[in-house]
Amino acid sequence: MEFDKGLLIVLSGPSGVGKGTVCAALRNFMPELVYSVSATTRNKREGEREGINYFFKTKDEFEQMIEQDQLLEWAEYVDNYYGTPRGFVEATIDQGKDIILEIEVQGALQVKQKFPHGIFIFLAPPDLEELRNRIVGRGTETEETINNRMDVAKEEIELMDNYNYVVVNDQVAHACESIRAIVTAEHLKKERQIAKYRKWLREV
Ligand SMILES: Nc1nc2c(ncn2[C@@H]2O[C@H](COP(=O)(O)OP(=O)(O)O)[C@@H](O)[C@H]2O)c(=O)[nH]1
Ligand SMILES: Nc1ncnc2c1ncn2[C@@H]1O[C@H](COP(=O)(O)OP(=O)(O)O)[C@@H](O)[C@H]1O
Repeated sequence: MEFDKGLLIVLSGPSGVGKGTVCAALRNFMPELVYSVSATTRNKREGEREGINYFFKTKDEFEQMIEQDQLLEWAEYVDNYYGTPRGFVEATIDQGKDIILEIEVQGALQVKQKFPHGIFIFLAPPDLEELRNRIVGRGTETEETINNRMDVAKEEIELMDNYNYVVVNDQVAHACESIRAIVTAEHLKKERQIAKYRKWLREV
């Protein structure tokens, strides 16, 4: 634990659980957090902006970023690459600011290897039926890919033990409140550790 650094918070969970939705709501709910912007090779959707939603890259550019070790983690997801630019994350926490990454499960496990003291939050569906409803409701998938997503989701839910916290996304506002409570609790924990360490320094 490095006392003067910010917290690195990872929000992850199965596809369709509502990571993107909760993270978008958190931007208003917790404007004090810094939001990591990922690089991706997927096409820009209508309304998305370079450097705001994603850094849009070609496959070659992305592979160059991997080779040059510019990514803290990366994963291939539905035939596209997604990754977290390392420099921005490191600079933010070095400045003592808290940063949040909204990423899928394979990437979260890579971050855990590199930052074991990060705060890992697993966003869970209220139940599997509701997860299926959300994936279907989003209307972006065929019946076959929905079944694939559900199989992958079941495997991902098994990986919940790697996380510090599980937040059930029943309602977006509840999930945001839980995440804020987690961040507040982690700050208090850190302050108590700092106070204890300072006291110990005075006594030795
Ligand atoms: N590993 C990893 N996953 C990411 C990153 N950025 C976004 N993702 C995940 O990629 C998946 C697809 O994101 P996106 O294409 O925006 O679609 P949508 O969130 O499903 O609408 C989501 O599960 C995101 O959490 C990243 O930098 N690294
Ligand atoms: N708490 C919630 N209650 C009901 N629907 C939700 C909730 N959170 C997200 N959704 C819906 O579920 C679908 C998947 O959400 P999305 O944010 O795209 O998931 P992810 O980023 O995890 O793949 C979207 O249609 C979204 O509107």
